[in-house]
Amino acid sequence: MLHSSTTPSAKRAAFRQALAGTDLLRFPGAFNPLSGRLVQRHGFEGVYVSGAVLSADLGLPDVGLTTLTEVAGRSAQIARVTDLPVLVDADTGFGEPLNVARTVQVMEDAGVAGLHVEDQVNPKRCGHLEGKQVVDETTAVRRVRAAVDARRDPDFLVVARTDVRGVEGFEATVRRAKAVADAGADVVFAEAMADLGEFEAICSALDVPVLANMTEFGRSDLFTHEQLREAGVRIVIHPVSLLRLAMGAADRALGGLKDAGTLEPVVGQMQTRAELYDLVDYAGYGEFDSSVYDFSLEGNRG
Ligand SMILES: C[C@](O)(C(=O)O)[C@H](CC(=O)O)C(=O)O
Ligand SMILES: [Mg+2]
Repeated sequence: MLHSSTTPSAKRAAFRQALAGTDLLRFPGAFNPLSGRLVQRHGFEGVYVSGAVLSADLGLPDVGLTTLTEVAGRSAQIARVTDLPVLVDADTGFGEPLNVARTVQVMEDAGVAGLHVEDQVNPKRCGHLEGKQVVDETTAVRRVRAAVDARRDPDFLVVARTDVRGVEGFEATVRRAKAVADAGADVVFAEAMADLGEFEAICSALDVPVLANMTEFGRSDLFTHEQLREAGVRIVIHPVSLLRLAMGAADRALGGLKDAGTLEPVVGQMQTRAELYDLVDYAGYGEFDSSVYDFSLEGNRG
């Protein structure tokens, strides 16, 4: 109640331990703290905080407009209400390597378990769109080194994302991935792979775990968890999916409300009051309050 009962360092240690195993860790993206609780309720291994969602939530395109303070603030709100590790999209790290270092420490303070920093040129683009550009290897490596050297909790996970696939092709992606892994990245996020074969090839070419992005309407087909597991992928994110689902439902419902003047036909699709109260542990708050507000306690007697 009130917050997660698991400390940030315990979440990070658990994430590390899970990553040392062999199973696929599934991280759906939460578009707010409440949906983060839903992710936990359904038994996933972690919660992802997407830059695309965060900017969309503010009514902005995902082109590097959000600030470190905004991203860290939202991530902290989400991390606070879940016992799961939270992995955050830190875009290009919010500046030069020194800024990347500060980003890592601010994210540690926000209570998240790890972040990914990418090798795009600022202003960044969605990794599945045309027109993005990547920095050279030296710059990409510096970003990763800065992130790795800045962390105070050795369990804080540094994921290096490479966007090279959509710009220079697969062979160059493997070279970049090896370079950032050598620079100390714990995980490589291989963005916009063309097919399952490429996931398989990059997983076997690297000594570090690989993260796959199953974003809808993107470059990669939506492979199942089983397919990704077999390809050797160790973390999968579904970054924007819950927001797309919620916004799709909201959009259709508003259209219906405008036409019919009532939401009665879609009440069955809504989260009920009871389900919501259960998810926010309404009852637990009541019990807590009555336990501290107890006049029968010795010290409270006049
Ligand atoms: C993973 C991603 O970086 C995100 O911000 O969620 C995006 C997702 C998307 O735009 O669909 C990405 O660049 O892939
Ligand atoms: Mg992003």
